[in-house]
Amino acid sequence: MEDETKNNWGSTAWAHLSSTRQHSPLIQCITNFVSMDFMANTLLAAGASPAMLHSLQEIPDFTPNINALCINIGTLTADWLPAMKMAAEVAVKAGKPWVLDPVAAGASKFRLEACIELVKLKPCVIRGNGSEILALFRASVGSTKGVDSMHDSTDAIEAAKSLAEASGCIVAVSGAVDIVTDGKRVVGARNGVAMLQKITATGCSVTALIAAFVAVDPVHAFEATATALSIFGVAAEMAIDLSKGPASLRMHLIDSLYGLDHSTVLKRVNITSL
Ligand SMILES: Nc1ncnc2c1ncn2[C@@H]1O[C@H](COP(=O)(O)OP(=O)(O)OP(=O)(O)O)[C@@H](O)[C@H]1O
Ligand SMILES: Cc1ncsc1CCO
Ligand SMILES: [Mg+2]
Repeated sequence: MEDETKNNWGSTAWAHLSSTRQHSPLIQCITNFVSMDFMANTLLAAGASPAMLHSLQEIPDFTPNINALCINIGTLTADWLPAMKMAAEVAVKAGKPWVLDPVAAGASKFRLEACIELVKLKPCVIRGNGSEILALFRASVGSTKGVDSMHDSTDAIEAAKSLAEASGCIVAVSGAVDIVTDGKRVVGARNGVAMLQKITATGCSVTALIAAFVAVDPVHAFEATATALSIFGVAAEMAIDLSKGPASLRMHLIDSLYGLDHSTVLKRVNITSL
């Protein structure tokens, strides 16, 4: 049974990656300045088409034509928030899924309130680290070291389930085990390497990959979220043996994601029910 489940997830992950390569979904990213380059390159390596457009003036023309939207509040300022909200609203109206990355949600009242307002605009998926998901669930400031987590992902399982129930979103918590829940089902993806935490914006980039996988399989957002996290982790596992440290891991991660093949995906994807 264990093996069968693993194989099914491997096939599903391969289907999502293949479909992304085949259809090259257009992913609009309104993201922080730190992550823009790595996020765009992650999407390209997976076969998607990134567009880092964030101007309020062009959202009405552009956003209805995307396949999915990724909103990340990493370097949030007051003047960016209206564009984020408008893009989310336009995407929902056009029937396009959008994904929220609540970076450092507990770092300030301003950030937390922005996240809470964005969650009301019906993201399909929320992906954060343990501290971010706990801050959102508790709606309270504190318990975070800036953009880095002070918690294991497993500390936030109950918070993630409650947040998913309350918001109607899929909630993912990244960490050594990536947790994905719709409020009822919970799975853990055990791919990845610890050194991913030493490269900035790996979390941001995997959130964008979730947007790409949800774009190609919108009716299975739960599965697409789990497979995106797993595939990113598998690429890191392939890359680590070629790397001398974070900088070369970053480079090899992009190459590995680009070159991932069927047998490696089937062999390595490690997603199980929790
Ligand atoms: N201990 C670990 N072992 C294996 N993989 C890990 C570990 N910690 C994090 N990861 C992986 O690293 C990636 C980033 O997750 P992380 O939780 O560090 O996100 P984040 O804090 O939002 O990052 P950032 O804000 O820098 O973008 C994910 O793919 C996750 O699975
Ligand atoms: C380091 C950093 N600061 C704001 S956003 C960001 C990227 C990782 O979240
Ligand atoms: Mg983050």
